[in-house]
Amino acid sequence: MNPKPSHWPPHLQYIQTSLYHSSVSIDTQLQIQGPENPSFFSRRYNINRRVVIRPISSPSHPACGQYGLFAVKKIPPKTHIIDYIGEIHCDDRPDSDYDLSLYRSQDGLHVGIDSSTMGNEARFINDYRGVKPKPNAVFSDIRADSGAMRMSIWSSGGEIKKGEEILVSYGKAWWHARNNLQ
Ligand SMILES: C[S@@+](CC[C@H](N)C(=O)[O-])C[C@H]1O[C@@H](n2cnc3c(N)ncnc32)[C@H](O)[C@@H]1O
Repeated sequence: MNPKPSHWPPHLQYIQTSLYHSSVSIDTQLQIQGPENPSFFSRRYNINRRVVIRPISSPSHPACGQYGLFAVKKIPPKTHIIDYIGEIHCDDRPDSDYDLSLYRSQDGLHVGIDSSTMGNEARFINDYRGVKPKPNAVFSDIRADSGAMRMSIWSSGGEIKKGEEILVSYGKAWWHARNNLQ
């Protein structure tokens, strides 16, 4: 069995590559993989040595009692930290707090990456609101050199210090949707 990152919760599946849900057609899979990469599944990620999952116990942290992702060592500005992987799907996941949009086609097809039940360390990245004045990392949806679509997380313009929590902005729309569900 593959080793899991420390503090990985036992009820979640730790995966090293994104998996396709049955709602993703073969045509869409090819669009996501890119024309020259028939082996999307072969891109495997090892445990990420730049970051560590830690339980959050500070009562002033809005995600106290949950987990967060922290830098193990200094991360320079504008540096790739980790790719966000999970279940790639085309069905609606309105109740998932772990669902990112990967791709939207002109004819309305929506492809997401959901890590609510399976994923890697990136699923533990919290939003900066209530923690720090601004995020120190950003999401970036790019096509890798292989042609495959990826959702990556990069450090922003400043260095992330050893021990600092990695924090992104989920965006106003994410918080708006979540607050409207409550
Ligand atoms: C993608 S998960 C982040 C990882 C999560 N803390 C965990 O342990 O699984 C998103 C969830 O984390 C929590 N969260 C993240 N950032 C937050 C913030 N700034 N304020 C309050 N809750 C936050 C919310 O419960 C949200 O639904």
